[in-house]
Amino acid sequence: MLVLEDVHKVYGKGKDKKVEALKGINLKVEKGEIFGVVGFSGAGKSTLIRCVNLLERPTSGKVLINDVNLLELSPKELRKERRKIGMIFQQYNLLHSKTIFKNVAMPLILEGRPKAEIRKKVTELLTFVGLEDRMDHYPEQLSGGQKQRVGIARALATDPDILLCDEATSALDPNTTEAVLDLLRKVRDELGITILMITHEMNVIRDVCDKVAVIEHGKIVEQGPVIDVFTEPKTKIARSFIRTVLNDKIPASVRKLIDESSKENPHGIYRILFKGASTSTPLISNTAKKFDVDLNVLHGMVTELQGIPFGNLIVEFKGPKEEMDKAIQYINDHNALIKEVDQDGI
Ligand SMILES: Nc1ncnc2c1ncn2[C@@H]1O[C@H](COP(=O)(O)OP(=O)(O)OP(=O)(O)O)[C@@H](O)[C@H]1O
Repeated sequence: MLVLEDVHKVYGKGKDKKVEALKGINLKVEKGEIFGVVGFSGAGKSTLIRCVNLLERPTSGKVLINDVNLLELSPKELRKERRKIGMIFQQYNLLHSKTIFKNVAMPLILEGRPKAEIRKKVTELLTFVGLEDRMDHYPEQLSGGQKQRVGIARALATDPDILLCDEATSALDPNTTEAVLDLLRKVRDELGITILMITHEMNVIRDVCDKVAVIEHGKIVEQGPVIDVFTEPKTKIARSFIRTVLNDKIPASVRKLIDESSKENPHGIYRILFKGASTSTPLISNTAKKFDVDLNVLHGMVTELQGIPFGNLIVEFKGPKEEMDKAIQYINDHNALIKEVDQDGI
């Protein structure tokens, strides 16, 4: 388990030069979980991930790996603990003059392991990432996705407990990204490795993470299971990231319809969110049958998050207030979340 407790990082000195990149980060990543940190450029993502393996030393706070605070270790103890943390990078950081075999073998060569052991381990790792036939090739002979696979194999060479991914798919096209994300899932599922990734791409969070934290100006402003944060974001910034992938923004033509309807029917437009089993129950038609209300679906979509269906509908309710209140309560009682649509369409 990886825990960050009240981690601060200040770069530079003096009033004008000081940059407070992290302002009290608290995170808990459970064993075997993929945890994503998302944020805009300059939010502090790189600093955060570099503070985990002490590539940057936090100014204060604790970095605990299986209850051991890395900040309290001697250099020798730290070297040992660092073997438990692998890292992959956006630009792969491969040695161009060395073969794929040598690149993956490098952490083991540096540790002075016997040659036969290195050959066995590297062969296993390259088979795991699907590149066993490329051992003798050089990085420049590989595609971006293949280079990242080599990066993953190299990061796994020391049998780490934790894998840190620094914008690991940001340089890749969508298909290649998907293949690398599949491989990260395999790393979690087959090797039980805990993964902490930073990204500015919300599709990566949606597709592979179990939990997500949103970072803004050096602070975590929201965190939780991906399904919860995606379906009920609490902050504006989380909502804006989610919009980039869920496409739940109300189209302008529908917005116009809503504006017109709300003139005659104030407090009549609602957003209904369904998740899991409630997506397959005929809640809208049941509500219309049970209560004296007319329901008009203005906009809707159903998507999948972590294998769980998630529906998002904009519905106009018309009818006597008492019946509308009952209908809304009924929907609420049936595992759907219902909220009046406000000026921003939220
Ligand atoms: N070595 C450094 N010296 C001084 N300031 C730094 C240093 N590294 C980062 N910063 C500052 O710390 C803040 C956070 O930067 P960081 O690189 O962690 O953000 P980020 O979210 O990873 O951004 P990006 O996605 O653009 O890489 C920024 O204001 C940045 O300018």
